[in-house]
Amino acid sequence: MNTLEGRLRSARHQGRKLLAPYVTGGISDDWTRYLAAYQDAGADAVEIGLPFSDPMLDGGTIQEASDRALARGASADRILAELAEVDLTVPRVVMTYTNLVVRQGVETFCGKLRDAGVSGLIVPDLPLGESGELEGAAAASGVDLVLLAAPSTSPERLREIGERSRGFVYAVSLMGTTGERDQLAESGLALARALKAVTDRPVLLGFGVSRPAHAVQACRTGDGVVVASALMRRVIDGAGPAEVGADVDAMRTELDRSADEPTGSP
Ligand SMILES: O=P(O)(O)OC[C@@H](O)[C@@H](O)c1c[nH]c2ccccc12
Repeated sequence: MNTLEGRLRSARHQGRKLLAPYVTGGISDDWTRYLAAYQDAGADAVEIGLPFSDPMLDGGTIQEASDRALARGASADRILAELAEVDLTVPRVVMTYTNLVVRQGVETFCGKLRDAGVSGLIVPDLPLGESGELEGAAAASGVDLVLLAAPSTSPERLREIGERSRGFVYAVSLMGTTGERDQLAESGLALARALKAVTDRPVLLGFGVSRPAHAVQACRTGDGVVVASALMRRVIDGAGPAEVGADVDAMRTELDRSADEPTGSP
């Protein structure tokens, strides 16, 4: 299976902890080189943010990254066109807000994703009750629409999200915005555990996974992590693909090491 979900399931089956690093599309002329660096560092999927002017779920770092990309003239179409030219073997997952998707019409948008080699889509501000049309259009284009769950999501909703999500289930670790944190939120670990109890789909934890130790901790209950702000902070501060790739490599190394440890306590 060459779908996002097929790829993630097979990596998980091989005992890998899943690592999905993020870059804001269009943040620099050479932004696609960050994707290549992430792949070389052992990413299982790469996440590409389409910058939006009102990213209400994002904290300061991703907002700044979006603003910078928009100021450089980045647009969804341009980013997808650039993405289509990139040679990558890892799955590409696009993350953006509802407005950008519906502005184009969901079918047109999903067709563009497919043409750019994208196999997953995350639209965090789309309410579950309104996602039916996009679920259909994404499926028709061979794109897995990833649904999100948060610590406030009811048990019945968690089950529904587990059933309807494709690719993986995105476990939002805390009630708040994206951004680096000193510690991984307990609420996220509890959420990942609750999701694992109701779905067999890969569960990836995001929001505040900022250091290798956080990733290891998250993967004790979930299947993997999404990491964005910690990497984008480095990009904004001027770190190039090789340097940011080294940060991803450090996470990969710790995750692999932890996966080799015997499970269960003595
Ligand atoms: O930045 P963090 O705390 O590492 O969390 C990932 C998150 O930023 C990324 O998946 C993302 C970027 N923009 C979003 C908007 C909503 C939900 C998630 C996102």
